[in-house]
Amino acid sequence: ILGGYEARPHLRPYMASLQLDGQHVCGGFLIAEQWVLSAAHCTEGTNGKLFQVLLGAHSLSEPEPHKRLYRVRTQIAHPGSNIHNNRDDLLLLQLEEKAELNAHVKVLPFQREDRDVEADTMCEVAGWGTITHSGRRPDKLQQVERPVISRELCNHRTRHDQTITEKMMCTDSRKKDTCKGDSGGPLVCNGVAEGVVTAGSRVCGNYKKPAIYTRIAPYAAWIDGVMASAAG
Ligand SMILES: O=C(O)c1[nH]c2ccc(F)cc2c1NC(=O)[C@H]1C[C@@H]1c1ccccc1
Repeated sequence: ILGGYEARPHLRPYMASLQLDGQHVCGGFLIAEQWVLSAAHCTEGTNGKLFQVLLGAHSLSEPEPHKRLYRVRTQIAHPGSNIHNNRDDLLLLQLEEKAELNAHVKVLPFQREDRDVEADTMCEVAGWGTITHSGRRPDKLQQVERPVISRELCNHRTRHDQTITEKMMCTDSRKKDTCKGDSGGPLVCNGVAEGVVTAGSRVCGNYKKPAIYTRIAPYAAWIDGVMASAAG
């Protein structure tokens, strides 16, 4: 997160850190007791290794009472996701067991009504992604508020030039922005997860390249289907 500030500890009990060999790779969030939603691009370069999911954390390094690392039973990338673009950039992770829910570990509801969030709506995004242009990594969860911008503006020739589909949304990226390592985390508007930070490489903090999110509502049926079929 560029231009943000340290989150109040455990005010975002749905936040997950996807880790490989103890290292934060991407964000994610708890959508059900045994399921985390993140971004498919985060699995690139992991050559099939499964993530571990850290829940209940504020600091990545310090011991905290409700912090717990969960093994992943299965990881399912959306079938439409690919390395060439940001389309269908979603990843579902089933934890080895149901997460122990408490004040520090909670499920975040996601938007199921497929309607665009109005431009200028102020939303918030959190993550352990880079906090400087030189790539400094925070130890504690950061957050920032960002206004939604219209798809029309985001698709302007000088911005993302017609690559933003109706299953994506954008927020203003002037100074305050998401950045590498924040991908997979939720864009929360009025207490509901409306989007997932896409994990395609994008310059951060440049107003000419707004932040891109996968809208969740268009994928509600896919998410429900995967969770139902893997149940039991
Ligand atoms: O965040 C992303 O957009 C993204 N997309 C990817 C694709 C492949 C891939 F192997 C990784 C990523 C990855 N994350 C990262 O590089 C994470 C490692 C870097 C990081 C940044 C800040 C704080 C901690 C760690």
